[in-house]
Amino acid sequence: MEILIPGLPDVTRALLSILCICLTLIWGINKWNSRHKELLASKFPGPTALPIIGNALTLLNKTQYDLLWTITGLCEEYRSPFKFWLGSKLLIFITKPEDIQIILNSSKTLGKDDVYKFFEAAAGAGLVTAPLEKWKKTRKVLTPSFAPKKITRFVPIMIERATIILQKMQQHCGSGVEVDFYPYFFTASFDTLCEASFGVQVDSQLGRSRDWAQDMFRIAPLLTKRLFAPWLHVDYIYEKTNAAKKMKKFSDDFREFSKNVINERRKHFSKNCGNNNDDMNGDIDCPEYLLDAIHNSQEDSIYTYSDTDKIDEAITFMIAGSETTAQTNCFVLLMLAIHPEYQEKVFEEQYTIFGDADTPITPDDLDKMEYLEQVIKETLRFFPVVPIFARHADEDTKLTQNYVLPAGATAVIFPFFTHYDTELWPEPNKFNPDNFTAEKMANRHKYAFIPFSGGARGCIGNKYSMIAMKTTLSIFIRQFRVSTTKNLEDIEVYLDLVLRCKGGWRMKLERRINQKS
Ligand code: HEM
Repeated sequence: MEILIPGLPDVTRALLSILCICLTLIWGINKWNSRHKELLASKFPGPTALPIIGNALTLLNKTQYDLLWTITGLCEEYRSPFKFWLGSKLLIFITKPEDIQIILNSSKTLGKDDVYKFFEAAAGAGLVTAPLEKWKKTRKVLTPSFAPKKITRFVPIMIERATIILQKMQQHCGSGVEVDFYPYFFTASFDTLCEASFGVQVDSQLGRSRDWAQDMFRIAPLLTKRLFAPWLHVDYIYEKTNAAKKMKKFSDDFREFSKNVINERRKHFSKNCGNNNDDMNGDIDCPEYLLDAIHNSQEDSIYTYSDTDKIDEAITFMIAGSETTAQTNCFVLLMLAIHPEYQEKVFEEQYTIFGDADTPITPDDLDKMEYLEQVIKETLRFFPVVPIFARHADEDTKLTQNYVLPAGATAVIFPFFTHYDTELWPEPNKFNPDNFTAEKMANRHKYAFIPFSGGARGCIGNKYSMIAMKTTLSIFIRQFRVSTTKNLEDIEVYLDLVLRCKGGWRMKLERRINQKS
């Protein structure tokens, strides 16, 4: 192979020829190594792929507003399961519940995809991104702390934080101005999670520590861009970008913050509880916080965590738990503002439980909030705040209809499409909490509704977040009525790692004059 460009010096020509030969060789070896994957992939429908770049052009220069709809369009056109080549990376999109169930429950697809390594740059190798062996041990260590019985111990913290939201938002009551609820709900959710995880009050709600919401809004678009741009998957190229520098700054700052929080917990723990593990089981002065199992693991002969591991896990939980819960709360209120009839029904339920009394919420009360739970679930169907996630196939995995997900492929699950599939939901574009009556749920495929993913690697915080959301919303709705000038069709969402609402979650606020008004 010789490069024939007139005027080029011989040495340059020779070097270019060698480069071309090397690239052709690498391409040939890759092609040979992935022949099995390509053969199985050829059975799937999907857009025609170009050599080397595959279908990457479909996503090129798409804004965050376009991405969701481009992927939705592909799902509509090719129907699940279908293939999409992002450069040499094979993505198989899976939106049918039967196949989602297989993927989320198979030990062959328990691992996270390579792209999750990008999150490590921000959050470290915590539970969301951890390699399989580390994930298995951490999940085992942490799962007992997330049992509903243990979580209800944190309801008083949730009540306290929700009460601060009321105090802070009181200033907007009756102003007739639509305000963005997100900053109030994010800081509450973040502070609650820090206290429930470590027993440490960071008080970002009261302006006593940094409000991380802005930082998270800044780094999420950088990560989203990297995910869908195959050339930025190459570390060498990515590390030269400004995005990489911003990510590093965020990560360094958040690590420092987490280190201080962990040190606070350590001080408190050794001062009040000594190092006796028995103290951690139920002693009133020394309660067991969500992440204590990791921090106490030093004493355990099987499981040990370095300081770096502990910081990674702290960041992971704060990021995975605070935005998701806060955004869902805001989406719920937005839906109630748009549908006053549902808002009154939620209020009626609260009134039936509490009357005019201002008694603290008990676990029994939470169980009685069935309609509120239906509204939260319908909101999560409409706005799954984690709208897309992926698994890596370690081995060939049989799907329905004789398709086989090839080893090395990425299974992409896209709740944002599944939750609107007309084959599963009779009127998907109508917001209807009755989609989640016990009867309707029993008659629907369990994996038609997957806001928390599912199987062994599903969200560890799902019970925590449901209890936190019910507590916060119960307190809020009993005091305030929300409204908006927007209709459902005006709400625009976009992909920013999580699902965001264009322009924020803006609503008007009115105080209920007395409880039953
Ligand atoms: C409305 C609230 C929430 C939603 C919709 C949600 C959704 C999800 C989803 C879809 C996943 C799977 C992600 C993937 O496979 O890439 C996940 C995983 C995870 N979530 Fe949540 N989450 C919520 C709240 C929380 C909370 C409050 C916490 C912490 C207290 C939390 C901690 C985690 C962790 C640690 C994982 C990784 C689990 C593992 O790999 O074993 N999440 N979440």
